[in-house]
Amino acid sequence: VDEYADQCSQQTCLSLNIDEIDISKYINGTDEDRNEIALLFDKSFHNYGIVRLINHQVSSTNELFDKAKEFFSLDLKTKMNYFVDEFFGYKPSGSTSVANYNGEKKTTLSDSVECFLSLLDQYDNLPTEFQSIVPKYMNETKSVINSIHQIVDMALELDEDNSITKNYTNHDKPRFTLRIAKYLPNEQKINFGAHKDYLGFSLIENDHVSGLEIEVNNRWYQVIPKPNSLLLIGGEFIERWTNNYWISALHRVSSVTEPRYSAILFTAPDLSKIIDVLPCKKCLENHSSKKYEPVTGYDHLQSRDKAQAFNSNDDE
Ligand SMILES: O=C(O)CCC(=O)C(=O)O
Ligand SMILES: [Fe+2]
Repeated sequence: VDEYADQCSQQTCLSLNIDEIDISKYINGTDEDRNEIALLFDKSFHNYGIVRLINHQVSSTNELFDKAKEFFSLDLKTKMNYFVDEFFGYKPSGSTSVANYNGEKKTTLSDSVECFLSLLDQYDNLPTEFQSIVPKYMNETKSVINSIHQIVDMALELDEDNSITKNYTNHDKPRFTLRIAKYLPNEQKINFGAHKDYLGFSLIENDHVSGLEIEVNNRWYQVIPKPNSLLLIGGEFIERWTNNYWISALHRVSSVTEPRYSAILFTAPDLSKIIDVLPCKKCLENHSSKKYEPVTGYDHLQSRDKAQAFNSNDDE
């Protein structure tokens, strides 16, 4: 059972004050503006592992959610035609137990959420509802991630050869996955179990329906939705790249009282690439030793996907 389940219910929960990163100011601002933004980004990821992006120029969100509502309202049999594999397509509610992501069986409950996973530039088998909007939304959010990677390179003082930007571009196929989800009201306290994301940065569109909670210093906080903003959190690659100098925040979705839609872009370099500590001074200063063994993105993702599959741990 999730040991924190009672700590934060929607009414009594503290809300986290999240630092805001102005993307348009980063792109159009002076060197001084950019420095200031990189410093704030560094501080926020060192202390909390989350920032809010404003003035970000992703304009197709409402259209995406309209289409998501259309798609998820189809009958289950039709949606199951899009059930493909763990990386692409429709996933019915109950097929994961994400709180078990790291193999430490934290819960026996399945997640009460259905979702559709799309991969960047692989649009041939999309449902009609998603055919025009998913490529558009993925291109818009990918360009926000490109700006984020530039901020990261500045914040961690990485030289060009070792930059995050280069990690994503010097291999042919960076891995961008869009998860469009619908959370369903139910009797459980938690709709989507506590977990860290597995890869690089995740860009979360916060719907007007609240539910997202994040753990900071062993306490759960509610994340209040704010119109026209996006949330950015770091997956486990961020801890590995920075040797825990930056935080990959534990987060979950608590029970919802009305259907909640969300869209999350997960990002990673080519999955054959080795994920290892970056030569970043700040990341190695306080810890003389490396905290993680190098791993390929593929092996890491495989182990997470296997552990989170509902009931997969029961067979062992
Ligand atoms: O729906 C949300 O707000 C967060 C979802 C999430 O944590 C995930 O898809 O990994
Ligand atoms: Fe997540």
